[in-house]
Amino acid sequence: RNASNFMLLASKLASPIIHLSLFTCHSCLLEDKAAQSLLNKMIHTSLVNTTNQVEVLQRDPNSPLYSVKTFEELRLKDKLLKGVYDMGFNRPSKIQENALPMMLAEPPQNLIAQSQSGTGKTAAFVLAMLSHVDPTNKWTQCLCIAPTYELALQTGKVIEQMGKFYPEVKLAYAIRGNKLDRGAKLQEQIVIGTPGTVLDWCSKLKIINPKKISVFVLDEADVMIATQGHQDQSIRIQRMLPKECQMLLFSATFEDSVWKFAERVVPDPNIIKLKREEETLDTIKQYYVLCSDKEEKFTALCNIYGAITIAQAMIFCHTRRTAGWLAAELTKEGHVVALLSGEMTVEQRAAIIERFREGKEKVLVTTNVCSRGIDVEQVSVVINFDLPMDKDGNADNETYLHRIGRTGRFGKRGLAVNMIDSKHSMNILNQIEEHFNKKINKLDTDDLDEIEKISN
Ligand SMILES: Nc1ncnc2c1ncn2[C@@H]1O[C@H](COP(=O)(O)OP(=O)(O)OP(=O)(O)O)[C@@H](O)[C@H]1O
Repeated sequence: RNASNFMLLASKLASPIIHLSLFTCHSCLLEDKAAQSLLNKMIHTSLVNTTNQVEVLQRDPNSPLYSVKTFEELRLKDKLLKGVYDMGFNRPSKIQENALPMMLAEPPQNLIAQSQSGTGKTAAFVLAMLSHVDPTNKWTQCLCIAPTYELALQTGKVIEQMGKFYPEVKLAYAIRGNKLDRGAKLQEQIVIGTPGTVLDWCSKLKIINPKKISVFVLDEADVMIATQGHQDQSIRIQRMLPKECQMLLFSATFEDSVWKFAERVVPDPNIIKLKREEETLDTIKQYYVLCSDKEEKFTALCNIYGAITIAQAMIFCHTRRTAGWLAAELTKEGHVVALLSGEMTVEQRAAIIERFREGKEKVLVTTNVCSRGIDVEQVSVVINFDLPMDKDGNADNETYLHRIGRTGRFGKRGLAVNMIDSKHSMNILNQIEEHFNKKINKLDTDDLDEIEKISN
């Protein structure tokens, strides 16, 4: 079987709408994390910039620290450099400045790298894999594992795109549905896949010889470890690889569990970390409105819309049902509304967020579960139609901050309005005030003059 068969199969597998309507499933952590991750990937069509500095911990602290400011400095093959520029990259991202020289060094160095979604990790390791392969050798040399089928396809696309001018290098997808015969020898130099299938191909079916692997990439480690099975499979794959194989691990977050796992699969690592920018409430004006029920909340919302000009607003509801109801009511009032709803697929969600970002809709109504982890920075008005709370009914401060907070760089002034319709929600509001040590003022939405004032 040749590579084009694999490509064909992969694109066939990819064509039906990706079914990951997972945000409703609170118990399946992996799927929730994987869906978030996929959404972020689809939404980040350009680099997420941060002003934070990269932290680098070298295995050998005495060796000089290399960093590059241009892709030329990396002495990449012309075909690869062409691919990089063709993707519109002008210069390495912050994380790439340090990660690329480390990954391309001779002898190869192991690396653990952590930075938030959209900072250029995928592009970095794809470039490293493409640089390392020898296309004259017709066997698998680079192995990359991702936590889900969809994430594997997404990374595969980046490999195909970056390797566009380097057609001698072939790629195979080790994902469910891609059935191969036992003992068939894979000729593709790069394999991207999920842990179960990759493990099968290496051990049971023996179509990849793990001893010939020189680069092993473990992507989205934080998502990977959310399933015990994946963690074990990844470790089993890693154990089959030769000692001198370069091991690379990437993660968007770095809690203890990720770190422990990383240390097990990446011996003697260099470590690169890029801190996420902190959000603050300093530039946000916060108010609350007292109402008796959801109809009154809706009236208050309409009054606010009547009094001030709102470029774009995000409105958060607690349940999918309220979100649906509110979107319908707003539409009746003539607003152009986008609704993110729990039963949508990840692709549908990504398309809606994308349209909203482009300004095609002015109001986005969503539940928190739907929009968790997604940044829509340009929104100046956030309405908490329902306040964020955890499963015990206490204030969810972290979510509150994420909804309305701004990073220093996007320090634009914003407005947040919290709708209160019960003792319980007032209680949550008080907890939030206390937590952030910031007073939230009352707003009388029947008084148009007062509303007008808040927009100044
Ligand atoms: N050096 C660069 N210059 C310009 N754009 C870049 C550069 N590196 C990556 N990008 C683009 O920025 C976006 C995010 O990059 P990438 O997917 O590699 O980030 P990531 O950290 O792996 O995030 P995720 O885990 O969400 O995929 C992509 O659209 C990618 O094409």
